[in-house]
Formats: sequence, C-alpha cells, structure tokens
Amino acid sequence: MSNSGLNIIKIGGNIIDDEVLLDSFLEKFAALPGKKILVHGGGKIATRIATDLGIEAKMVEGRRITDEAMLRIVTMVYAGLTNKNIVAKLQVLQCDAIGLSGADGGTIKAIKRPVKDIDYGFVGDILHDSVNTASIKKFLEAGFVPVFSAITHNGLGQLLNTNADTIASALAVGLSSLYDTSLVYCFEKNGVLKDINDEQSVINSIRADEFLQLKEDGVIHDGMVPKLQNAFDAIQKGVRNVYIGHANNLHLFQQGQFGTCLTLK
Ligand SMILES: Nc1ncnc2c1ncn2[C@@H]1O[C@H](COP(=O)(O)OP(=O)(O)O)[C@@H](O)[C@H]1O
Ligand SMILES: CC(=O)N[C@@H](CCC(=O)OP(=O)(O)O)C(=O)O
Repeated sequence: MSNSGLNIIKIGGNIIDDEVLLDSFLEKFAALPGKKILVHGGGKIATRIATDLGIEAKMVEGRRITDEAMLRIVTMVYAGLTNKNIVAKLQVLQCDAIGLSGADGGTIKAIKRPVKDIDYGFVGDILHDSVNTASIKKFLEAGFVPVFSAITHNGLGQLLNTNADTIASALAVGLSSLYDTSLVYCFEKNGVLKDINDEQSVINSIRADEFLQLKEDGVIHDGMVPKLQNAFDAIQKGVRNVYIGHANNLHLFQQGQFGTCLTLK
C-alpha cells in the first residue's frame, strides 16, 4: 500500500437539488487537500424529470425500479446533466475534476440484480473485486479528481443504475488496498440524529452493535438504514474511517469535528 491518503466523499440528492447548498459544498470539496473522489446521486432530480416525461418513479426499499425507459432517464440525468454540471462547477474552482460512470475507464462493474420477489430491472449490484483500482489509480496519480455518477456497467455493454451510497462504499473498500481511505457521506443534516427534528441531537459515534439497536428503536429509518449498512460494510472491509454529516461542514472533517463517526467496536 502507498501510504498516501484518499478521501471519498458522497453527496446526495437533497444537496444537488439546492444550488446554494451545492455551490457551498463544492467550494469546500475543492479546498480539501490531497487525493479525493466525489460520488454523487441525484435521485430526486431523476424522479422529477421522469414525472415531467409522464413516467412514474417506483422505489422499493430505497432502490429505484429501473425499466428500459427509466434507465434512459437515469443515465441522462446522473451521467449527463448532474455529473457534467458538477464537473463544470469544480473546474471553476481550480479542481481538475473528470466525470465518470462505472463504464468509463472500465472503473466499476456490476451485475444486474437477480429477480427474487421483486424485479428491480436494470439495477446493478457491485460484487467483491469489481472496482478497477488500477484504472482509478491512473486518474488519481495523474492529478485528476474523479467524479462518479450512479451509473455502472456489466462489462457486456449494458448500463446499470446503482445506488450512489453503494458506489461510494465499494470504491472505498476497493481503493483501501492502495490508499489509506476515508469515506464521508454528506447530506442535509448535521449527522445521524437522536431526534430527527433536532439538529443539535447529533450522535457523535455509533458502533455496529449500537446501529442495530438504533434501527430497532426506530431512531434510524428510511434512507439512513441502507446508508449505514453500506458504511459499516466499508469499515468491516478495511476502510479506515467513515463519517456522516452536513455537506456545509465538510471543512471540519479533517479536524475530527464532523457529524457522526462510525466505529466497529
Ligand atoms: N436518525 C436519523 N438521523 C438523520 N437522518 C435520518 C435519521 N433517520 C432517518 N433519516 C433520514 O435519512 C435521510 C438520508 O438518507 P437518504 O435520503 O438516502 O440520503 P441521500 O439522498 O443524501 O443519500 C435523511 O434525509 C433523513 O430523512
Ligand atoms: C438503484 C437506485 O436506487 N439508484 C439510485 C441512484 C441515485 C442515488 O443513489 O441518488 P441519491 O444518493 O440522491 O439517493 C436511484 O436511482 O435513485
């Protein structure tokens, strides 16, 4: 392993959807020293554009049912509009961003989710070892800042819609074999909250066993459940640190004052 550090930062749809929040976040991201990767979702925008086009969005357990028409929309929205908008904004900030889907540079392969009770359509699951670390390393060592959208491919020409939290976690796990990697989930709240209506009730750190209890007690629900599952999965597989906090506070993360820190024990 080279000893250099790598920060993988993920932003969700509520940040991308708010130009003021997005611009303020991107300034902080651009100012972050060292090697870094940005992963973005954009689920809210995709739902809105699909609705405008008369296509109904269906989510099951936080994952989008992606038929052919929806795949066309999410590809255009995530890998097109959203990704290029973010890259252009970062270029203004002297951050040499390069926009990628998992197909670009063969960076991330996925398999179409097998049909069990539910047919998710063209949704991709990332298997172990499916992150092409050699390819991503080339971008990083050349000084580029990769910006990943939520689109992967199966290596046989099929694009797949893959949850952005999962992409961030898989990248962090893969790249932790090469870099000392931290994973940071940025969203519109100060961290994992004890009381969802009280921004001051941030839980400073959560262990894996506490997570299960918080979930059972209903303190953690909705999108936070799969987010934390992805996060704990990353730490179990060698990622050094995982944090969850407000996109506006990213500058505090390297001072250890950022949102909720996840720990194994
Ligand atoms: N205890 C909690 N603390 C903070 N947010 C929570 C909690 N429990 C549930 N949530 C919900 O989880 C959401 C974040 O998950 P998600 O919508 O998937 O985010 P993103 O789109 O940013 O990836 C928050 O907007 C919030 O509504
Ligand atoms: C399969 C699946 O559900 N993919 C997600 C990808 C986007 C995403 O993850 O966006 P956020 O981070 O903003 O939620 C979706 O289409 O909503």
